[in-house]
Amino acid sequence: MSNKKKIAILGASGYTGAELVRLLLRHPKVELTILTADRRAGQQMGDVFPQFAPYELPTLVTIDSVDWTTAGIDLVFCALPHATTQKVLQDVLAKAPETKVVDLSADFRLSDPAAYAKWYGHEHHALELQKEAVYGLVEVYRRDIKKARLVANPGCYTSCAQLPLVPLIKAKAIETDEIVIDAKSGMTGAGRAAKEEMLFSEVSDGFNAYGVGKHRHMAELDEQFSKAAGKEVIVTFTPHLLPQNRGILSTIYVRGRRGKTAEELHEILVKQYEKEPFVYVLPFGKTPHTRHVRGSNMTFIGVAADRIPGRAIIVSTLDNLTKGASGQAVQNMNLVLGFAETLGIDQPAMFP
Ligand SMILES: NC(=O)C1=CN([C@@H]2O[C@H](COP(=O)(O)OP(=O)(O)OC[C@H]3O[C@@H](n4cnc5c(N)ncnc54)[C@H](OP(=O)(O)O)[C@@H]3O)[C@@H](O)[C@H]2O)C=CC1
Ligand SMILES: CC(=O)N[C@@H](CCC(=O)OP(=O)(O)O)C(=O)O
Repeated sequence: MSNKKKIAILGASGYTGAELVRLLLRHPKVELTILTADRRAGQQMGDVFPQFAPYELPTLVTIDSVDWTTAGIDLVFCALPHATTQKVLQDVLAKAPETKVVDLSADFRLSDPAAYAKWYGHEHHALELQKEAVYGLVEVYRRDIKKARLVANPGCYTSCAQLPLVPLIKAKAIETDEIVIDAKSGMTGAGRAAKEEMLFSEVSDGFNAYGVGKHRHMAELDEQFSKAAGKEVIVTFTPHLLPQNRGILSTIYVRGRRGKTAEELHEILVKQYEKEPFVYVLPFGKTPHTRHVRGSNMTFIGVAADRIPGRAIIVSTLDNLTKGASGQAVQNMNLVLGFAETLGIDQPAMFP
């Protein structure tokens, strides 16, 4: 009998679900036991994504058709639209309470139910589960994640901004009321479901800002930055949609506190991340390209001086489907199941 851990992926026919399948096919300690879909239920992964046709994988089934009490699943990845996730997880965990969960949606990321209701437009349906959820930015919450039953995997934009900013805020090295995050994402960030504004003819050959002044990721940023600062922090954040598939790149403008120079901010980040496997800080003055991280679980961070004295410009990039979602989810799974943190996700980026 195999002693591999049994894994279910809810939403395997979506972009983040399929990225989980891609990564976990090479993971030596798990087996993909249940893959679910909604419209695609009954089909094979190879029907939905021909890349998977050569591999033996379970048929896509509906979530309701699974007997969660007897399925013996060790860990469930939930790659479903937000709000759907809350209802589904309540049911799955009632039937299989020993099962661990890594949820990729936004449903359990905000610990404040009032903030959730404000930004998502409805009351939270699973407040008890919300209370036990651990926020899954590994580089910040590693110790808590190891003990968690339910991990709330962070958002892609928010991971890209938090990895450079949280250490600087914790070190009180930057002014927290002057942070500007100018972020750009590839289109897979919006998921695979068809939407008119995502047609090639609408997106190609140009790009636009959206959610200006009101994107829901502001709530996640505010909560995490406020925790890091020990006081309320709100930031300027503007996302843009780029005509490319993968990748997020954030250009972040900060002012050093008490005369801290850009070089000193860079030094703080170098020290913070010298032992982290998935964050690389470039030499001072150099900045990364989305291609440096494509398909990998890496975040690349560059710091340069602004010509305005006292200000610095930070450029941070990750792949929204990997470190921004499924790679980070596998990193969380590795911690929750007691594996080496890098198992199955240590491949470098694709090139060119
Ligand atoms: N895309 C990204 O870069 C990131 C996404 N996320 C979050 O991850 C989650 C998944 O995103 P993504 O993979 O992009 O989304 P997709 O739209 O690509 O996939 C959604 C998946 O959920 C299934 N599904 C949809 N509705 C239901 C339902 N009512 N009941 C059961 N299953 C359903 C779909 O099945 P079917 O295909 O059969 O319809 C599909 O498998 C979302 O919460 C998203 O916000 C987080 C970080 C980054
Ligand atoms: C390009 C694009 O549309 N991106 C998505 C963010 C995707 C994401 O990962 O955010 P959640 O996990 O919180 O859904 C958006 O702006 O809503």
